[in-house]
Amino acid sequence: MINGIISYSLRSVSYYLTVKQKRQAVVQFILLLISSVLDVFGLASLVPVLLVAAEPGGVHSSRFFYPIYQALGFSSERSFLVALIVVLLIFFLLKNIFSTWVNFLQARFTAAVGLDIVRRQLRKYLHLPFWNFTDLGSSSLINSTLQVPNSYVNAIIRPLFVFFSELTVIAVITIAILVYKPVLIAVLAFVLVPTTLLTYRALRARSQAIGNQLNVLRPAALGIVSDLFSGFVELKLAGRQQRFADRLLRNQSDVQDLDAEVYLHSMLPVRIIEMVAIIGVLTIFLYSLYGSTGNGGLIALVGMFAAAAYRLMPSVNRLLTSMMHLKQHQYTIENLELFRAPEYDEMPPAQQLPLSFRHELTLDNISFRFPSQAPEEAPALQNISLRIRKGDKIGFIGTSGSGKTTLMNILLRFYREQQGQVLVDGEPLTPQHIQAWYELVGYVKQDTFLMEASIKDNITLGAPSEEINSERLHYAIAQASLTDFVATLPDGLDTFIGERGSKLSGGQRQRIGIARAMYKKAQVLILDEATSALDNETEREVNEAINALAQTDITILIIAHRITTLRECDQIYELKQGRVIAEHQYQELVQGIV
Ligand SMILES: Nc1ncnc2c1ncn2[C@@H]1O[C@H](COP(=O)(O)OP(=O)(O)OP(=O)(O)O)[C@@H](O)[C@H]1O
Repeated sequence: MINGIISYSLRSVSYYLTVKQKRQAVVQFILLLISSVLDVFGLASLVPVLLVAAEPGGVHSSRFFYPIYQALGFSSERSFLVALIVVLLIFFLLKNIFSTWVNFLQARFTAAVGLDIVRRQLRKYLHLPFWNFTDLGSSSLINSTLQVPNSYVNAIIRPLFVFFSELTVIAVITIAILVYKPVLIAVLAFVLVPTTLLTYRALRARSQAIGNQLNVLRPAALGIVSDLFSGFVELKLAGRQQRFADRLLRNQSDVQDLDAEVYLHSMLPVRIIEMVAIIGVLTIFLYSLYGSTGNGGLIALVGMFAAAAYRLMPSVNRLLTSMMHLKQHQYTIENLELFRAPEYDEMPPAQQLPLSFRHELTLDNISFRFPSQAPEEAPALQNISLRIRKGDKIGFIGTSGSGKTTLMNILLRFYREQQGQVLVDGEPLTPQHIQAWYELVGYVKQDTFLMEASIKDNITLGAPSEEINSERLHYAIAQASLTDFVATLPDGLDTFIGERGSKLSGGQRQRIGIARAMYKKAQVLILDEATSALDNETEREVNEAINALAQTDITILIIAHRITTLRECDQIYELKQGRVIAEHQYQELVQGIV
């Protein structure tokens, strides 16, 4: 059972450490051990010194100190004792400097490992297949990339060090006592081992359960807080703010209760062990009172038992606490293992190839089904073949759920077709072209991603000012029909747009998305028109930008919910249940011929 969590944690840690870090860990462990042994030695050395100091003529009668006293040529006990105290002081000073250095090394080491794990988690989530990614909420992502690595370092890696160093200290003390007084070991083992095991057994399942509960409650709290504040307007108008606040408070009340229980658990082992040690002392003592053996021997045994137990107790306590930490945070090990299998890794190959788009973008007999779809369900896209010439303006219409966004995600390579292929100028678009392809395409989503930053930052996606090409920036703003709007702003391009663009209208937001695509010189622009909140003004603003772009040789693919958005389109494809069922011209649609 103890073995279970320790070997599970060790296997996990060894997965994350590089060969060099493993070597460092071994060195750290040895240093930690030396530091612990020095601690034990330091405390143990105080007793004989105090004993000789307390008794007049103590040095002369000491079998240990007297030879040293003589060899060093001391003439008075007092000066010998002063020298002894100075030596002790220097020893403690050096020991503590050494221990602090060891702690420093260990802190640096675990911090470096923690950073590596955050890096790995980020890399993992950034290269997750898109449908896996979209299944995860932002609160779960924040938890997995920030909180979990932190807890893993504090509650798995550090306790493992503690566990092994304390285990070794206990072993060293045990061997010392074994050599000195074997019977004492029998008594100690009889008293301490079952207590430790029973305490651990009693708390282990609860510790793990608390950890698991906290792992659910904490990300849930992030989710509620985020809904509560981002939905400020809607929740206030609906009179629902208090309900969300109450949900958060219920969550936090559970978190606080569990945290309190964790705190209590951390205090319990030392109390239990102390109690049992005292019972041990008193039992021997009682036995000596009523037993037949000579009292002197037993009273000495009681003294030694008490001293040994006293020294062992903190180590046993730390051992137990570290095991409970491991149990409580076992969920972090499990969390880090999520999505670790190679099939979740969509990291593009390092060797990237160039790609040019001069003539034609082809979708050749594309079929795609989501992994979550049942085999009897029709694929989300079926046998789609399209040829889009460079500079074409293409519209996509169809009822909700007909597959328009899925098709764009295929084009953007967020999804990979199971059948068919996407070709650019006759060349299949492979993962090796992904970087070049992403330089060519721009995507303006229904809910354009906006940062809480200036307009300039939002268009350049936070490029440092020395890297910003201002000519291109002004071109992008003009192309997105934003010039007049920017001119009205007090700080121009440096105006802050509020969180998620809260100070902008819907049309302005979409046009910032268009400017972003233009700034990066996208040659293919995918526009996903917003279904909701598309008032006439917004539509006019977006259409104005599209009309301006129609004069360029940029290829535009528009998913439209309003026919008027498609005025400039050369072709309009209608999708239904994952198939292209018709091809239209704008005039036909407007005149209601179809
Ligand atoms: N991650 C997913 N896993 C499983 N099925 C999905 C997933 N995303 C979308 N679908 C399904 O695929 C189908 C096509 O969805 P898609 O979003 O492409 O439609 P759409 O035409 O863009 O709709 P809308 O106009 O409402 O945006 C729908 O039936 C949808 O339920």
